[in-house]
Amino acid sequence: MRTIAVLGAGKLGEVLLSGLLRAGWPADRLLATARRPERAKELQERYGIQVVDSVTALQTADVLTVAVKPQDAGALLAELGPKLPPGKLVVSLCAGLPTSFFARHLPDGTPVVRVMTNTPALVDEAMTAISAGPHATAEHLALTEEMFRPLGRTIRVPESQQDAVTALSGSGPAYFYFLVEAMTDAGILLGLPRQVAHDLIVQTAIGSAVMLRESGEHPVKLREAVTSPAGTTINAIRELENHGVRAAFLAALEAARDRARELAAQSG
Ligand SMILES: NC(=O)C1=CN([C@@H]2O[C@H](COP(=O)(O)OP(=O)(O)OC[C@H]3O[C@@H](n4cnc5c(N)ncnc54)[C@H](O)[C@@H]3O)[C@@H](O)[C@H]2O)C=CC1
Ligand SMILES: O=C(O)[C@@H]1CCC=N1
Repeated sequence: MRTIAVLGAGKLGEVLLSGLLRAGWPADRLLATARRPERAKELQERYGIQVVDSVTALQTADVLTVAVKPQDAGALLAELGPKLPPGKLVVSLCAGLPTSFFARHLPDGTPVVRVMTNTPALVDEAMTAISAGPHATAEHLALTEEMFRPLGRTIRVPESQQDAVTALSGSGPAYFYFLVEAMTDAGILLGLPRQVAHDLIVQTAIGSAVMLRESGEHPVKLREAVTSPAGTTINAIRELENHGVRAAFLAALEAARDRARELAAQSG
C-alpha cells in the first residue's frame, strides 16, 4: 500500500484524509503538511496521522496530493519542486490549474494527475473527476481512482473539461445549499417555523436526489410527474421561468468556469 501525503491539509485536504481513514487506509500510510502548528496538532489529535514538514513529506510519500489554494500553489512548487525525488506521483486538487503548470515546476518526467472532487466526500458521496497530465500512466490513474473511489463516484475526463467540471460538480454542492437556504426562507414567508421548513426541504432534496439516481429517468420526466394540470407546481415553475432562474444557472456556471481560467492565468 502506498503512502499518501496531503500538502496543505485545509478543508478539502481534511475531507480527503478522513475519507481515506474511513475506507481503511492505514493512518501510518497518511501524512499531512500544515502551515500553522495549531492546525498540525488538531489533525494529529483528530486522525492519529503524522503531520510533517514538506521535505519529509516529499521524501516519504509515494503520492503527493496538492491541496493548497490555487493562489498558493506557485510558492509551494517553487520551494518543493526542485527537491522532489523521482518516481513520485503528484495529484493536484487545485481548481483551475492545468497540469502543465505543475510540470513547469517539477523535475522532468514527474507524473501529474489533475482531480476535481467535492465536499460530499465527507459522507462518501463525492463526485470526483480525474484527468491524466504529463507522464501519468494507466497505473497512476488507477492509483488515483483507488484513493477517491471510497469517497463516492469517480469518472475520467479529458483535462480540457476540468474547468467545466469544477464549475458544475466542484462548486455544485454550494448551489444546492444555496437553493435549500432560499427555499427555507420561502417556507418562512409562507408561515412555517424555520426548523419545519428546513426539515421539509432537506428530506425533499434527499428524496429527489435518490430518485434521480435510482430511477435513471430524465429530470424533465420526474418534474412532469409532480406538475399537475392547473395545479400548484406549474404556478411556481412559471415564476421560476419569469425570474430567469434557468438563465441565471447558465450565467453562474459560465462565471465559475471563467474564474477557474483566471486562476490559471494568474498563477503564470
Ligand atoms: N473546498 C472545496 O469544496 C473544494 C476545493 N478544491 C480545491 O482544493 C484546494 C484547497 O481548498 P480548501 O481546502 O477549500 O482551502 P483551505 O484554505 O481550507 O486549505 C488550504 C490549506 O493549505 C494550507 N497551506 C497553504 N500553503 C501551504 C504550504 N506551503 N504548506 C503547507 N500548508 C499550506 C493553508 O494553510 C490551508 O490550511 C484548492 O486548490 C481548491 O481549489 C477542489 C474541490 C472542492
Ligand atoms: O470555490 C472554489 O474555488 C473551490 C473549487 C471548487 C469548489 N471550491
